[in-house]
Amino acid sequence: MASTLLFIQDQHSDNKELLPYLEDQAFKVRHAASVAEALQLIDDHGYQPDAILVDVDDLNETQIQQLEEIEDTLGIHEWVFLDRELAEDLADRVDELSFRSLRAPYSVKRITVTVQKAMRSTRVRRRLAEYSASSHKKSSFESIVGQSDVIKEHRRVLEELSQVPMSTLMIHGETGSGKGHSAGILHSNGLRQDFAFIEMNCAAIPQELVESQLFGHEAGSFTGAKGRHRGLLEQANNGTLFLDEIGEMPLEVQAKLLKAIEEQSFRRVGGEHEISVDVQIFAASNQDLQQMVVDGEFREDLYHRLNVFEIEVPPLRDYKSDLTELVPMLVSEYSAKSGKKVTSIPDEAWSELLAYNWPGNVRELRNAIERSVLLSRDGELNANWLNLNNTLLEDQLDEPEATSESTDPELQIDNVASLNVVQNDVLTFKLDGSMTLEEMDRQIIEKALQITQNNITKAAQLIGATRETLRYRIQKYELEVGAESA
Ligand SMILES: Nc1ncnc2c1ncn2[C@@H]1O[C@H](COP(=O)(O)OP(=O)(O)OP(=O)(O)O)[C@@H](O)[C@H]1O
Repeated sequence: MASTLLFIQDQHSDNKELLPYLEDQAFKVRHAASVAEALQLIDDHGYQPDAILVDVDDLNETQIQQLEEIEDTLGIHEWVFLDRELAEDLADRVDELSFRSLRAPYSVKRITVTVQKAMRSTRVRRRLAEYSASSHKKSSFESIVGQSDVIKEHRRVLEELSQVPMSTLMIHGETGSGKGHSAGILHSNGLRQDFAFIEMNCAAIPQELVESQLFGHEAGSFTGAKGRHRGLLEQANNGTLFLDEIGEMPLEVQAKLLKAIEEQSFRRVGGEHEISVDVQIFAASNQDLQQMVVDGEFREDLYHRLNVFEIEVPPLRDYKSDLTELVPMLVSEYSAKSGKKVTSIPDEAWSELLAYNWPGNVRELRNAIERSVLLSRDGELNANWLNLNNTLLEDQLDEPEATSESTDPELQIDNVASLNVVQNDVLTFKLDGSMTLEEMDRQIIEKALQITQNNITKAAQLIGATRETLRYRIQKYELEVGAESA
């Protein structure tokens, strides 16, 4: 992406050779013949330069106010002024804005070098802002850890796509599988990495506000629209807009989005001017958009437009062997955050982690590890707080086709078979003092054995205990386990 320079030069300037010289450089120049024209370009047409060069004689109060307005609207970019004599208070305000002020006599070469430095400074400041806004997201390809074929292939596809100048990309995948994470990696390593990465979750915004969030609005264009607002499409200019949960976008906004993608321009809500943008759109959904198209809930034309490139983020259950890398990484991350210094992961934790089917994918894993690290003692991950069996029972009832793939064959568990039994066979206790804790314990173990047809490994996983603990309690409660016990 070429950097862009807004060059404000009025007719009184003596440096007429400057514009053609700048236009020959390796950046895009837009000329404004007055400060008012520059303000209009930015306010009405959403123009977002990386640097602004000002060559205007005798800046007056109104012009300086307009420059300050531009600064408020744009946020991150740098100014270069060709210095003129100004009254002290006005000079102070120009100093506040300046990245550099250059004094006469000017050399075109020096001006160009300064402009290039200003652009570089803008790029760096943008990156830092992006990094601190999402510092939890590491955005290198290596942040997708793992050596399984599934994960290697996913990394390879991302690396390949990051170098393709695509205008749209559809990211499919289950909830929490890392669609946002993959989108961030693609942007941060892609051709638009020096520009903004803006995220919009269509499900998190009230339906009636989706349009104005996306396209912006003019003051008073609808009840509650107080001032003028630059939409996310405009804010993402030259960069990437990531539309998460796009299946939740209202149909009429879908139509306007399609038009904006095709024409690379749009109008703010209540606006009269067309605003040109050059934005790469990533869209993600964990819904079946194809089915939504059939049901008339998603526009077919937009679906095809977004699907020019598509990727599928794999579910965690397809690369469970990589838990051996993912878990230590997350444990050390949360140890560092909490100051807990967890240095070992007990076998019983591994048994649970590997046997589980992970319907909530990496997000669920993160949450389980965070909980267990925070409640760990003596430097050991607290396996009791993984709480996987309980969530497994609730979450996986809807997933009859799910398969389990453990690296340790002994730990494999046929979750689905056992779940169907649990669904019809819920265990409830009345907490009225009529049962002792020991009696409840005995009944839980009996139930787990019944569900797993006396398979001790599977029963131990269901109750989050080790096989040794379970065997000890079976003896203690004098429970009968048949020939099938493991
Ligand atoms: N490979 C990975 N390594 C480490 N953390 C990851 C990885 N993939 C995803 N995560 C983390 O898991 C969590 C969920 O990821 P993300 O938000 O990208 O999922 P998603 O598929 O976009 O979720 P949703 O369907 O809810 O939009 C985030 O905290 C993210 O940082």
